[in-house]
Amino acid sequence: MANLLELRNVSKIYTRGLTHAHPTVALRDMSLTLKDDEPTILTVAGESGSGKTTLAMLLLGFIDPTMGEILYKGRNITSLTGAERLAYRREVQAVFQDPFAVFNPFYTVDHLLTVPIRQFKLARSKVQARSLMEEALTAVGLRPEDVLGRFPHQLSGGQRQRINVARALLLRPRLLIADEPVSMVDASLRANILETLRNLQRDYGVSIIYITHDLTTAYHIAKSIIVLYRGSVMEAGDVDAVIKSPQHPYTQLLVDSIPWPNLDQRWGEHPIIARESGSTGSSDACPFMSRCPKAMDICKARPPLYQITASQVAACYLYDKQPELVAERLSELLPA
Ligand SMILES: Nc1ncnc2c1ncn2[C@@H]1O[C@H](COP(=O)(O)OP(=O)(O)OP(=O)(O)O)[C@@H](O)[C@H]1O
Repeated sequence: MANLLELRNVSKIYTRGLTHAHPTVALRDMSLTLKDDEPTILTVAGESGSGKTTLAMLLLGFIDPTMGEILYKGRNITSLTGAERLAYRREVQAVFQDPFAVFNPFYTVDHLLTVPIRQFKLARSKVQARSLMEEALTAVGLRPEDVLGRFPHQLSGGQRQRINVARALLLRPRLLIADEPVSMVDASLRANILETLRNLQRDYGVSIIYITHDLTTAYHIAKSIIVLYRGSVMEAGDVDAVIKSPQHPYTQLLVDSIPWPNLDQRWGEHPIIARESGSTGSSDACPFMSRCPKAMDICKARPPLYQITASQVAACYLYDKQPELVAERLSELLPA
């Protein structure tokens, strides 16, 4: 069986002007494989300028590789036939960083969701279209009655981003390219959106390429990881192994720079200290959560993903010396 996606020695070099002066190697000799029968979440992590967005653009067919091949279900995406291209456009969807950019302020959410239904002829009647929209919204944790009929400015950033995911889901994608999907969303909503992505992979068999500069979220969501630095793959493998014992000095640097604040230091007085090596970001390792046994219990009953939010909430309230509010706020924020 052909792989779902395969990159074979893909490079992208940008040049300027007719003379092709000042070439920038945005991606160098990258190879990766996603199997067709094993939906997975792969993180591509790296600092600014490492080539992450270039990779997303290549995968979506917006730009062509300078060298190498991108194969989708065994077919080179630069030479798809009309019908194959249509299927590719439907099966490979994207969610971008900015949940505001996709929305036209003059149209309601219904319009945003109706367009792909019409474009790809997904429904035969208005009733069927409505039911598809409701199903997709429910799948991403939104109540259709809360969002349908509303304009973008009447929604939160987190709701907007989930609507973007619902829009992609309508098309029953096989692959979702999520380029920094939570970096512009409020910290307390990040875990919800990441959890939504994880449900897509688990319940709908969607493979996800999760592009981020944030190793903390990568650790919680992905099965495997590729670390990029200036367009080259520095390290790749199982996310647990790479983050717990990074082999390459650059990955080590990224892991060490995950901010892990120290309760005894106030913001601004001292630099934030790096996380102890070997700790995994769980509530046990978080100095905030360990000061709040009640909050820790609430957190432990939830999926590990919520511990990122919990730690951030705990940090906020403890710095204001209001430990009693931590557990209260967490029970409101984290779904049961
Ligand atoms: N259209 C372009 N023309 C020329 N150079 C480009 C172009 N797009 C990106 N680059 C360069 O390619 C390199 C990789 O850029 P890319 O946007 O892929 O990185 P990134 O990891 O997504 O960064 P960020 O996280 O800041 O978005 C950078 O050096 C960038 O300046």
